[in-house]
Amino acid sequence: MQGSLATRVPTTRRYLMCPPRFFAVDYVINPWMDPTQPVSADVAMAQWTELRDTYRRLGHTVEEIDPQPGLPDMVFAANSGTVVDGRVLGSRFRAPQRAAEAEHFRRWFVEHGYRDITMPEKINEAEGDFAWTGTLLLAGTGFRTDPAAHAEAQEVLGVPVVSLQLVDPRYYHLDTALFVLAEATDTTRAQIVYYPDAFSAGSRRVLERLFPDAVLATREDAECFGLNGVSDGRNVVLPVEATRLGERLAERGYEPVYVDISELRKAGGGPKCCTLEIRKG
Ligand SMILES: CN(C)C(=N)NCCC[C@H](N)C(=O)O
Repeated sequence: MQGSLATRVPTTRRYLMCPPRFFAVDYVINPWMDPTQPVSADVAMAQWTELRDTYRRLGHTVEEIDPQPGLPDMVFAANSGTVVDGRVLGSRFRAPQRAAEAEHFRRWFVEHGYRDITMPEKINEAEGDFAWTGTLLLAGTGFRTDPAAHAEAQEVLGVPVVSLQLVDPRYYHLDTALFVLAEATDTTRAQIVYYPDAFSAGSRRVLERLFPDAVLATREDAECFGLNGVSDGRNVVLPVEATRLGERLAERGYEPVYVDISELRKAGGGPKCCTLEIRKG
Protein backbone atom coordinates (compact mmCIF):
# COMPACT_ATOMS: atom_id res chain seq x y z
CA MET A 1 0.00 0.00 0.00
CA GLN A 2 1.47 3.34 -1.04
CA GLY A 3 0.53 6.98 -0.92
CA SER A 4 -0.71 9.48 1.62
CA LEU A 5 -3.99 7.64 2.18
CA ALA A 6 -2.17 4.72 3.80
CA THR A 7 -3.00 4.37 7.49
CA ARG A 8 0.13 3.49 9.36
CA VAL A 9 -0.37 1.66 12.62
CA PRO A 10 2.40 1.91 15.24
CA THR A 11 3.24 -1.04 17.46
CA THR A 12 4.66 -0.65 20.93
CA ARG A 13 8.34 -1.52 21.16
CA ARG A 14 10.81 -2.47 23.86
CA TYR A 15 14.28 -0.97 23.55
CA LEU A 16 17.55 -1.38 25.41
CA MET A 17 19.81 1.68 25.54
CA CYS A 18 23.09 2.64 27.20
CA PRO A 19 23.70 6.21 28.46
CA PRO A 20 26.87 7.72 26.92
CA ARG A 21 28.45 8.62 30.28
CA PHE A 22 31.91 7.61 29.03
CA PHE A 23 31.40 8.74 25.44
CA ALA A 24 34.58 9.80 23.59
CA VAL A 25 36.29 9.43 20.25
CA ASP A 26 39.63 8.00 21.33
CA TYR A 27 40.33 5.65 18.42
CA VAL A 28 39.43 5.33 14.74
CA ILE A 29 37.48 2.29 13.57
CA ASN A 30 35.26 3.94 10.96
CA PRO A 31 35.65 6.88 8.53
CA TRP A 32 33.48 9.20 10.65
CA MET A 33 35.75 9.12 13.71
CA ASP A 34 38.39 11.85 14.16
CA PRO A 35 40.05 11.96 17.61
CA THR A 36 41.46 15.45 16.86
CA GLN A 37 37.93 16.94 16.90
CA PRO A 38 36.49 18.00 20.27
CA VAL A 39 33.76 15.74 21.67
CA SER A 40 31.51 16.41 24.65
CA ALA A 41 30.13 13.54 26.71
CA ASP A 42 27.68 16.05 28.25
CA VAL A 43 26.28 17.04 24.86
CA ALA A 44 26.12 13.38 23.85
CA MET A 45 24.24 12.63 27.08
CA ALA A 46 21.73 15.45 26.45
CA GLN A 47 21.09 14.21 22.89
CA TRP A 48 20.81 10.60 24.02
CA THR A 49 18.36 11.60 26.80
CA GLU A 50 16.19 13.38 24.24
CA LEU A 51 16.22 10.25 22.07
CA ARG A 52 15.26 8.02 25.02
CA ASP A 53 12.50 10.43 26.09
CA THR A 54 11.21 10.60 22.51
CA TYR A 55 10.72 6.83 22.52
CA ARG A 56 8.93 7.03 25.87
CA ARG A 57 6.69 9.85 24.60
CA LEU A 58 5.79 7.61 21.66
CA GLY A 59 4.67 4.95 24.16
CA HIS A 60 7.65 2.60 23.93
CA THR A 61 9.46 0.93 26.82
CA VAL A 62 13.12 1.80 27.25
CA GLU A 63 15.38 -0.22 29.52
CA GLU A 64 18.88 0.90 30.36
CA ILE A 65 22.17 -0.90 30.80
CA ASP A 66 24.94 0.66 32.90
CA PRO A 67 27.74 2.19 30.82
CA GLN A 68 31.30 1.08 31.59
CA PRO A 69 34.45 3.21 31.81
CA GLY A 70 36.90 2.54 29.00
CA LEU A 71 34.12 1.56 26.56
CA PRO A 72 33.25 4.87 24.85
CA ASP A 73 31.24 3.21 22.06
CA MET A 74 29.01 1.25 24.45
CA VAL A 75 26.25 3.81 23.80
CA PHE A 76 25.76 2.05 20.45
CA ALA A 77 23.68 -0.70 22.01
CA ALA A 78 22.33 -1.95 18.68
CA ASN A 79 25.71 -3.57 18.04
CA SER A 80 25.39 -5.87 21.05
CA GLY A 81 22.42 -8.12 20.44
CA THR A 82 19.82 -9.36 18.00
CA VAL A 83 16.62 -10.49 19.69
CA VAL A 84 13.83 -12.24 17.77
CA ASP A 85 10.98 -14.06 19.53
CA GLY A 86 12.80 -13.68 22.86
CA ARG A 87 15.90 -15.51 21.54
CA VAL A 88 19.06 -13.54 22.07
CA LEU A 89 22.04 -13.74 19.76
CA GLY A 90 24.85 -11.72 21.33
CA SER A 91 27.73 -10.07 19.53
CA ARG A 92 31.39 -10.49 18.75
CA PHE A 93 33.07 -7.26 17.69
CA ARG A 94 35.61 -6.89 14.93
CA ALA A 95 37.54 -4.10 16.70
CA PRO A 96 39.40 -5.13 19.87
CA GLN A 97 38.51 -1.72 21.37
CA ARG A 98 34.84 -2.78 21.52
CA ALA A 99 35.23 -6.47 22.34
CA ALA A 100 34.43 -6.18 26.07
CA GLU A 101 31.00 -4.62 25.41
CA ALA A 102 29.57 -8.00 24.36
CA GLU A 103 29.93 -9.57 27.80
CA HIS A 104 28.24 -6.64 29.59
CA PHE A 105 25.23 -7.04 27.36
CA ARG A 106 25.21 -10.83 27.73
CA ARG A 107 25.14 -10.37 31.51
CA TRP A 108 22.30 -7.84 31.23
CA PHE A 109 20.17 -10.37 29.34
CA VAL A 110 20.96 -13.10 31.90
CA GLU A 111 20.11 -10.81 34.82
CA HIS A 112 16.83 -9.79 33.17
CA GLY A 113 15.56 -13.32 32.86
CA TYR A 114 16.42 -14.23 29.28
CA ARG A 115 17.19 -17.94 29.09
CA ASP A 116 17.81 -18.49 25.40
CA ILE A 117 21.09 -16.62 24.88
CA THR A 118 23.80 -17.62 22.42
CA MET A 119 27.11 -15.85 21.99
CA PRO A 120 28.32 -16.05 18.37
CA GLU A 121 31.52 -17.69 17.23
CA LYS A 122 31.80 -15.50 14.14
CA ILE A 123 32.29 -11.73 14.07
CA ASN A 124 28.78 -10.39 14.51
CA GLU A 125 27.88 -6.74 15.19
CA ALA A 126 24.23 -7.53 15.82
CA GLU A 127 21.60 -5.01 14.73
CA GLY A 128 24.35 -2.89 13.19
CA ASP A 129 24.23 -5.51 10.43
CA PHE A 130 20.89 -7.27 11.02
CA ALA A 131 17.44 -5.85 10.28
CA TRP A 132 14.23 -7.78 11.00
CA THR A 133 11.38 -7.38 8.49
CA GLY A 134 8.84 -9.53 10.31
CA THR A 135 9.72 -12.65 8.32
CA LEU A 136 13.31 -12.21 7.16
CA LEU A 137 16.52 -11.12 8.77
CA LEU A 138 18.35 -8.86 6.31
CA ALA A 139 22.06 -9.21 7.01
CA GLY A 140 24.90 -6.94 5.98
CA THR A 141 28.53 -7.85 5.46
CA GLY A 142 31.59 -6.29 3.86
CA PHE A 143 33.11 -4.29 6.68
CA ARG A 144 32.12 -5.70 10.07
CA THR A 145 29.92 -8.79 10.39
CA ASP A 146 31.48 -11.95 8.95
CA PRO A 147 29.36 -13.52 6.18
CA ALA A 148 29.61 -16.80 8.13
CA ALA A 149 27.76 -15.03 10.97
CA HIS A 150 24.71 -14.87 8.70
CA ALA A 151 24.45 -18.67 8.60
CA GLU A 152 25.11 -18.76 12.33
CA ALA A 153 22.27 -16.27 12.95
CA GLN A 154 19.90 -18.33 10.80
CA GLU A 155 20.71 -21.43 12.80
CA VAL A 156 20.52 -19.79 16.25
CA LEU A 157 17.45 -17.62 15.66
CA GLY A 158 15.66 -20.05 13.34
CA VAL A 159 14.70 -17.36 10.84
CA PRO A 160 15.59 -17.01 7.15
CA VAL A 161 18.57 -14.75 6.58
CA VAL A 162 19.20 -12.77 3.39
CA SER A 163 22.85 -11.75 2.93
CA LEU A 164 23.58 -8.30 1.52
CA GLN A 165 26.98 -6.98 0.47
CA LEU A 166 27.95 -3.47 1.59
CA VAL A 167 30.52 -1.71 -0.63
CA ASP A 168 31.08 1.83 0.70
CA PRO A 169 33.25 2.18 3.84
CA ARG A 170 31.22 5.21 5.03
CA TYR A 171 28.22 2.88 5.23
CA TYR A 172 30.04 0.14 7.10
CA HIS A 173 27.02 -1.29 8.91
CA LEU A 174 23.72 -2.28 7.31
CA ASP A 175 21.92 0.17 9.59
CA THR A 176 23.70 3.11 7.95
CA ALA A 177 22.18 2.12 4.60
CA LEU A 178 18.79 0.51 5.24
CA PHE A 179 16.03 0.31 7.81
CA VAL A 180 12.63 -1.30 8.11
CA LEU A 181 9.72 1.14 8.07
CA ALA A 182 6.97 -1.39 8.66
CA GLU A 183 7.31 -5.06 9.50
CA ALA A 184 4.89 -7.58 8.02
CA THR A 185 4.22 -11.27 8.44
CA ASP A 186 3.82 -11.49 4.66
CA THR A 187 7.35 -11.13 3.21
CA THR A 188 6.32 -8.99 0.27
CA ARG A 189 4.42 -6.46 2.38
CA ALA A 190 7.23 -5.29 4.66
CA GLN A 191 8.31 -1.74 3.86
CA ILE A 192 11.93 -0.71 3.84
CA VAL A 193 14.02 2.30 2.88
CA TYR A 194 17.58 1.94 1.61
CA TYR A 195 20.43 3.73 -0.12
CA PRO A 196 21.17 1.67 -3.26
CA ASP A 197 24.75 2.90 -3.77
CA ALA A 198 25.82 1.37 -0.44
CA PHE A 199 25.17 -2.14 -1.87
CA SER A 200 26.81 -4.33 -4.49
CA ALA A 201 24.99 -4.75 -7.82
CA GLY A 202 23.83 -8.25 -6.87
CA SER A 203 22.50 -7.13 -3.49
CA ARG A 204 20.65 -4.25 -5.12
CA ARG A 205 18.93 -6.76 -7.39
CA VAL A 206 17.99 -8.88 -4.34
CA LEU A 207 16.50 -5.82 -2.63
CA GLU A 208 14.59 -4.78 -5.77
CA ARG A 209 13.18 -8.28 -6.10
CA LEU A 210 12.14 -8.59 -2.46
CA PHE A 211 10.98 -5.00 -1.94
CA PRO A 212 9.81 -3.51 -5.25
CA ASP A 213 7.88 -0.87 -3.29
CA ALA A 214 10.86 0.29 -1.15
CA VAL A 215 11.70 3.94 -0.61
CA LEU A 216 15.03 4.67 -2.30
CA ALA A 217 17.19 7.10 -0.36
CA THR A 218 19.56 9.64 -1.89
CA ARG A 219 23.22 10.33 -1.12
CA GLU A 220 22.10 13.39 0.83
CA ASP A 221 19.79 11.22 2.99
CA ALA A 222 22.60 8.73 3.65
CA GLU A 223 25.29 11.32 4.44
CA CYS A 224 23.34 12.71 7.38
CA PHE A 225 22.67 9.18 8.71
CA GLY A 226 19.05 9.34 7.61
CA LEU A 227 19.19 5.57 7.02
CA ASN A 228 19.89 5.07 10.71
CA GLY A 229 16.24 5.64 11.53
CA VAL A 230 13.97 3.78 13.94
CA SER A 231 10.37 3.11 12.94
CA ASP A 232 7.50 1.72 15.00
CA GLY A 233 5.41 1.25 11.88
CA ARG A 234 4.15 4.82 11.92
CA ASN A 235 6.52 7.15 13.78
CA VAL A 236 9.99 7.29 12.25
CA VAL A 237 12.75 8.71 14.43
CA LEU A 238 15.33 10.40 12.19
CA PRO A 239 18.34 12.70 12.57
CA VAL A 240 17.20 16.32 12.39
CA GLU A 241 19.15 16.87 9.15
CA ALA A 242 17.15 14.16 7.33
CA THR A 243 14.17 16.41 6.50
CA ARG A 244 14.14 15.53 2.78
CA LEU A 245 13.84 11.86 3.60
CA GLY A 246 11.26 12.70 6.29
CA GLU A 247 9.12 14.53 3.72
CA ARG A 248 9.17 11.54 1.39
CA LEU A 249 8.23 9.20 4.23
CA ALA A 250 5.41 11.54 5.21
CA GLU A 251 4.05 11.21 1.65
CA ARG A 252 3.77 7.50 2.35
CA GLY A 253 1.83 8.06 5.56
CA TYR A 254 4.69 7.93 8.08
CA GLU A 255 5.25 10.51 10.80
CA PRO A 256 8.85 11.76 10.93
CA VAL A 257 10.12 12.56 14.43
CA TYR A 258 13.43 14.42 14.41
CA VAL A 259 16.23 14.20 16.97
CA ASP A 260 19.63 15.89 17.11
CA ILE A 261 22.35 13.24 17.26
CA SER A 262 25.20 15.40 15.92
CA GLU A 263 27.54 14.61 18.84
CA LEU A 264 27.02 10.85 18.53
CA ARG A 265 27.62 11.06 14.79
CA LYS A 266 31.23 12.02 15.58
CA ALA A 267 31.71 8.36 16.54
CA GLY A 268 29.82 7.18 13.46
CA GLY A 269 26.46 6.51 15.06
CA GLY A 270 22.85 7.70 14.92
CA PRO A 271 19.45 6.96 16.50
CA LYS A 272 19.31 3.29 15.48
CA CYS A 273 22.84 2.54 16.69
CA CYS A 274 21.78 3.67 20.17
CA THR A 275 18.73 1.40 20.14
CA LEU A 276 18.70 -2.37 20.54
CA GLU A 277 15.18 -3.70 19.97
CA ILE A 278 14.00 -6.52 22.20
CA ARG A 279 11.42 -8.56 20.30
CA LYS A 280 9.91 -10.82 22.88
CA GLY A 281 7.65 -12.70 20.49
C1 LIG B 1 24.92 2.91 12.64
N1 LIG B 1 26.03 2.24 13.16
C2 LIG B 1 27.12 2.36 12.37
C3 LIG B 1 25.99 1.44 14.26
N2 LIG B 1 25.21 0.53 14.29
N3 LIG B 1 26.85 1.61 15.25
C4 LIG B 1 27.70 2.70 15.47
C5 LIG B 1 29.03 2.21 15.92
C6 LIG B 1 30.05 3.30 16.07
C7 LIG B 1 31.38 2.80 16.56
N4 LIG B 1 32.30 3.89 16.68
C8 LIG B 1 31.95 1.76 15.64
O1 LIG B 1 32.60 2.12 14.66
O2 LIG B 1 31.78 0.56 15.89
